[in-house]
Amino acid sequence: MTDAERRDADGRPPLLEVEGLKKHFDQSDGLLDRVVGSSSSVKAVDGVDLAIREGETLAVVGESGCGKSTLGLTVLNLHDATAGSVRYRGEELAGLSQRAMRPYRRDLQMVFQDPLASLNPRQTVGQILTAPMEVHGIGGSDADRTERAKELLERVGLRASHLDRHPRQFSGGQQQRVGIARALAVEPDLIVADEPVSALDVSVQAQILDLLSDLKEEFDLSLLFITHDLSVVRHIADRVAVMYLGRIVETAPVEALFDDPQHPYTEALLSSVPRIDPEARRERVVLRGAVPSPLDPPSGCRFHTRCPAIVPPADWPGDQGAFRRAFTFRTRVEDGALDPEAVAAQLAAAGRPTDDASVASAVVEQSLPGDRGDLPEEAAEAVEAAARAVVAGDEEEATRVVHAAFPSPCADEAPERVPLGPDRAADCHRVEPTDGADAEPTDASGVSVENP
Ligand SMILES: Nc1ncnc2c1ncn2[C@@H]1O[C@H](COP(=O)(O)OP(=O)(O)OP(=O)(O)O)[C@@H](O)[C@H]1O
Repeated sequence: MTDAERRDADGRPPLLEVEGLKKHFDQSDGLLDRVVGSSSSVKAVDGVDLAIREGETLAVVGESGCGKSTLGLTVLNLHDATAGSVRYRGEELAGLSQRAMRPYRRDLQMVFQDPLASLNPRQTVGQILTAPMEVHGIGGSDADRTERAKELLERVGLRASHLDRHPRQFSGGQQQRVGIARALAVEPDLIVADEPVSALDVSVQAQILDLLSDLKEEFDLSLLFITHDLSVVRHIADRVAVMYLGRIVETAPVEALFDDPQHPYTEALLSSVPRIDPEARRERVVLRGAVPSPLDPPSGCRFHTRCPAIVPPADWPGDQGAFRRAFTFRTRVEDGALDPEAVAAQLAAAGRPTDDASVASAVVEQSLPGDRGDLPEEAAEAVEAAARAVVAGDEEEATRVVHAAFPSPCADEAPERVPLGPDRAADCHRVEPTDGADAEPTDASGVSVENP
């Protein structure tokens, strides 16, 4: 795609454009890694594409630990990117030194989850608001800046007389209002708000979200709104990017995402959002297992180890749930998570037989979710064969058996980004391009290039 194609109807590039962004944290403990020739790194952000238009709010949503904060900090060049590009008004920011970033700091501000931790407790609110103005040459005199600080306080719902107070003298919601006023003090174009309401009481959350929405309109701001909580997104976002283990798996306009989620991970997140309308209630999708480690993310689609909709082979004779259970067993075998010695010890302690066949059958009982009888016969036999191999100490054979019996494209190939119409895309083997989606192509970041 050419640069010209990315531009909106007025010929402007997106305000912010992120491509192939990676942030890996090196965890190598030196000597050991050199000896075994490995290097370990936490792949917190691992190839993210996204774009934010002028005046737009893009919410990035995902479970704790999926890399949202790291993404926000890397976009603002507060972490050095490991790879990829961050363009602000077409200018490359990734790789700039802190000195070279200075001219952009005024335009790109951040609001943090914990307002108190991000406000200097020794400064008065007046100092907190006027210091960044002074750094960026805003206001002709101290008196101008103080006047502006008073106006800002009133604009965020506090009083001008609060100027002499210290952060600790405010409630949590009021502290967040100060944090927002500080971000606004330098007249930014874009605010990255990282979980700005999750530390607040629910009633206060709504007030702060309303305030952010109003300010966005009034100051023509763009917002990158980071949250683990989809229920707050509907009130504030224009578009949503759903993040899982360092990658964006679905992007969509907010209503489309809530009405018709395409990625199984989005469906699972949405199913836990409370809905008032009983007709519209979704079946609760319970995601089993913890989020895998970003030190060693799963192959293929990163969500496949937990995905309820993991794609079975074409000749799979059972139902979807049975394949999910069989595949979980496969993952446990491949991860070396079956422990026949511990199982034998449990059997012995219970006074039960500990011959190999008994241990293998107890291993199956403990490691296969659901009942053996719920699986098609051939699959159940493969599970038993793998358990016997594990008990015989032949993990390689066990892995070969489960791999052959329970193959899935989701484990083998990373899904391509599938365009689904204006501003919509999902990365999932199950998702088919919708009719006409090709006529409304999205770029890698999920932004329609023809219908901005
Ligand atoms: N400075 C760091 N050094 C090493 N690992 C880090 C660092 N910062 C984050 N990580 C790791 O990167 C991964 C992503 O963390 P991040 O805080 O970005 O996720 P998150 O989605 O914002 O989660 P949360 O909402 O809990 O903060 C985690 O595994 C985390 O432990």
